[in-house]
Amino acid sequence: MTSGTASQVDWERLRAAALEAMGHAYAPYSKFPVGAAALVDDGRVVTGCNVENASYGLGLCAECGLVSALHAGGGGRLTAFTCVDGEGRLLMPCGRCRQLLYEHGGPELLVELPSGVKPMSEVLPDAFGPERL
Ligand SMILES: O=c1ccn([C@H]2C[C@H](O)[C@@H](CO)O2)c(=O)[nH]1
Ligand SMILES: [Zn+2]
Repeated sequence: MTSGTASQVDWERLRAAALEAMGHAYAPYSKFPVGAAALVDDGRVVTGCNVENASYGLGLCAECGLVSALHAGGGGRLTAFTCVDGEGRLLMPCGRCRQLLYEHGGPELLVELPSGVKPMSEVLPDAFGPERL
């Protein structure tokens, strides 16, 4: 399966996976648990949750775990992504995470934001990616 259109994605399933991952977050400092889920081009769903640290600046966003799960599970390209907060509300990935996601999904990765589904080319315009090296 290659990256399709937003309507071909089961966003509800993806949000449910993100919500489940959020339940595993370790966020005792911010008290802001986050869960992320993405569809891989082979049909897998990979997830991640934020993992904070007593050395606050070392906290890992949910997207970091998701990217690690992508590769630990065999790699592939991300085609659709969503993330939710502790109340199940859709969340904008932070700037660093947009860059992390761009590496593994490119400009066509579909990203679900509170404002709707957008391609990564709009979520991170004029991106610096591997094709620029
Ligand atoms: O895209 C994001 C934005 C924030 N967080 C986490 C980082 C921190 O643990 C908490 C509050 O910023 O939310 C994520 O996991 N992903
Ligand atoms: Zn982040």
